[in-house]
Amino acid sequence: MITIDSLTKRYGGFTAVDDVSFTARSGRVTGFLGPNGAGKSTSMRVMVGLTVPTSGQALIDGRPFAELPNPGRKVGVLLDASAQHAGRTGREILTIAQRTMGLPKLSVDHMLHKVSLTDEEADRRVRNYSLGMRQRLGIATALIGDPEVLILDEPANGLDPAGIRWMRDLLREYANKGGTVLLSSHLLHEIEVIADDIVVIGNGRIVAQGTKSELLEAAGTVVRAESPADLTRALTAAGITSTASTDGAIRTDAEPALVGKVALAASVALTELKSADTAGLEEMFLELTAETQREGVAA
Ligand SMILES: Nc1ncnc2c1ncn2[C@@H]1O[C@H](COP(=O)(O)OP(=O)(O)OP(=O)(O)O)[C@@H](O)[C@H]1O
Repeated sequence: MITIDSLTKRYGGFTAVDDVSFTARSGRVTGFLGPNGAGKSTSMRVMVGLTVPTSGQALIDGRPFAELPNPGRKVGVLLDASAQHAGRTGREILTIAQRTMGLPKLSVDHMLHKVSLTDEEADRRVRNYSLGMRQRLGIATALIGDPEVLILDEPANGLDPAGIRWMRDLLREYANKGGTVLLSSHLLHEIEVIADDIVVIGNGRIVAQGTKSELLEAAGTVVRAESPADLTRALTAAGITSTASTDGAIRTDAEPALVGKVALAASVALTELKSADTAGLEEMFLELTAETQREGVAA
C-alpha cells in the first residue's frame, strides 16, 4: 500500500505539489492522471526518496522508501525509461539489478522472457533500443525483485497498441495477486482501461479521486428524444436538472433508469438513452483540469 499524506513540494515560490493526499491500495491498479506539469512525476519522485518534500510524507506499507531494508524487493520503480545507461546492454542492466538485490541468476532470463525481449535484443546496447523496448526493459527492472508495490511513471509511453495491451494484462495479473500498482499518465483513455481507482491531479492539487465506477457513475446520462423540449420539461417537472447541447443530446446527473421512467411517464419517445460513461469521464477530466492546466487549452 502507498499512503500519501498532505504532500507539498515547493521549488522557491512555485508549488509543484500542493497538499496531496491519497492511498493506492493493494490488489488494485491506481491511475494517477493529470495534464503535463500537473505534479505527477514530482509526487512519484518523493515516493521513492529522490525528492525531499517541503511538508507531508509518502509511505510504502507504513515506512518511508529510504527506510526500506532492500527497497527493490519491496517497490519496483520505473520513472524514466530513457534514463537507463545507454552504453550497457539490456541484459547487463538487469544483471546489475539482480546482483544488487541478491536474486538468483536465472531471474534475468526469466524477466527478459516476461517482457518479451529476445536474446538478440537483450545483448544490444540500450542506445539502440526503441522507446518501447526501453519501457519493457524498465518494467523488467521494476519487476525483477518480485516487489509488492509498483510505481510506474508514464509506462505506456512509446508502446504500440499490442504493447499497451500486454502491459495492461501484466499489471492486472500483478494486482490480482495482491500487488499495489500506481501508474501515471496524462492520457485519460490509458488510465481508464487499466485502473480500478483513479486520482486526478491538476496544477499540483487533487481535483477528483475515487473508484473508476464511482467516477463513471458521477458522469450521469446522455439521452436523446424525438422532442428534446418535451423531455427537458418532463425532467424538470420530476426535479431533475439537465443541460441540452447543440447536437440535441441532453445530459443529466440522474441514472439512465430514472430518466427512462420519467420519459415513459410523460409519453416522450426516446431515440437514445445511455450512461454518459467514457464520454462523461473525459468531459469531467477536461473540466476538472481546464482551469488548472498549466499549458492552457486551445480555444
Ligand atoms: N527541480 C525542479 N525545479 C523547479 N521546478 C520543477 C522541478 N521539478 C519539477 N518542477 C515543476 O513542477 C511542475 C510539476 O512537474 P512534474 O514533472 O511533477 O509534472 P507531471 O505531472 O509529471 O508532468 P508531465 O506529464 O509533463 O511529466 C512543473 O511545472 C515543473 O516545471
